[in-house]
Amino acid sequence: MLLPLPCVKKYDENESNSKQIDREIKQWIKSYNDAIKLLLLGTGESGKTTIIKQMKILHIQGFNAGERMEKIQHIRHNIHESIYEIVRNMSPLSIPLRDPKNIQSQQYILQIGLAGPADYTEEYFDHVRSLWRDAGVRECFKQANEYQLIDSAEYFLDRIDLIAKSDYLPSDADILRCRQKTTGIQKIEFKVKVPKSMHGGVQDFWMFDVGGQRGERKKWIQVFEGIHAIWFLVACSDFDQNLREDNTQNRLTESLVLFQDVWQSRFLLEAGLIVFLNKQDLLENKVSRGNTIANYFPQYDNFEAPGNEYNRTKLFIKSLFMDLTKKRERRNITASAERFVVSEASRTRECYFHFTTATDTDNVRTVFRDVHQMILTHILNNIGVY
Ligand SMILES: Nc1nc2c(ncn2[C@@H]2O[C@H](COP(=O)(O)OP(=O)(O)OP(=O)(O)O)[C@@H](O)[C@H]2O)c(=O)[nH]1
Ligand SMILES: [Mg+2]
Repeated sequence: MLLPLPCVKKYDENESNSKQIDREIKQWIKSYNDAIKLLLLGTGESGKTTIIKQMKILHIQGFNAGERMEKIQHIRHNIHESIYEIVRNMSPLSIPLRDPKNIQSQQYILQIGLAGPADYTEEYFDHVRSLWRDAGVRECFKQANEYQLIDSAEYFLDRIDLIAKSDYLPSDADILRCRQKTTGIQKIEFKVKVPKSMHGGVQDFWMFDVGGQRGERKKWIQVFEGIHAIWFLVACSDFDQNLREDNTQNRLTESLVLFQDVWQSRFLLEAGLIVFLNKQDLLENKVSRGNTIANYFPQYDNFEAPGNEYNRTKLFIKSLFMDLTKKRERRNITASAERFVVSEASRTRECYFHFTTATDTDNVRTVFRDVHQMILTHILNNIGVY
């Protein structure tokens, strides 16, 4: 079941009169005055907060000037952590700078440290610019799966001239790319129009965002109560990367383990589960550069699916998650600090999948519309209207 249903009487066929249907629907809409509560789950950097930002753009008023100003410092810090991590990892990966003149710039950045400079001066940006032009730096950037680099590194470093300007104000696209780890739990509320074809009106949504890194997951249980549907985010492009918080664990494997925990959690039995197979843009780039998932998931070699390498890879990742929803065996109780599973669900439930690029507003608009429609159809089906 996708949603706990409102308590309404079924349509009485003896009273075959369209007025009765209308009355029933009005009654349903009235009784359904509770907000639909959605919870975003997934590992760190899977895209949960990016979805929240998209809801703000699509269903609230977007970002005002003050909120955009607040992001400037974070975006500049994203530039710093990107260039810092790239140049710091050149030596461990035995990649030299192509232009020896850049050694001074490399030292300048390394001396600042990860925390970043007190002021982002012209001198600072000049050093970053010279480094980002260096072919050795680019080579180290290409090998970013070997170390921890934010996904938006290239996006922001390519826009350094704009971001360095004193009157820079971030665009929606910049805000969507800005990376800030979530700690604690955030909630946004918004209203969405119900299409006329589905009897109109307005529906309230509450959407909860949590931190996805291991240390944050202990807090999740606080928001499990009364959740109607979970959107589980997967960073599909992470198949060749290890976790920030545990450099021995593959990120996609961690996502699969976490998904299994969510799927089996007895606290979430009543919630519908929708998996967002996210970061499709990055996955496509990665696969088209020749990185194959077979190096990390050897079973890919036996996977049969139509289409090009990217298409096969995305369907393979989907199959990994689908397989977990079909597994029926009972598991032992797990109560480690980082996992909240207490016992497993044994009943059949449906799980829905969407391929997404959370930074693409049009894509998220379409996916949200589909998901909303599905929820409404499900409810109306269950009260016997359709
Ligand atoms: N290119 C691209 N970047 C994405 C996509 N989804 C998210 N990102 C970027 O990935 C980074 C991490 O996204 P977040 O939304 O902060 O991830 P999160 O799941 O909230 O992470 P935690 O708060 O640590 O749990 C951000 O810089 C996003 O802009 C995507 O589909 N494509
Ligand atoms: Mg977040």
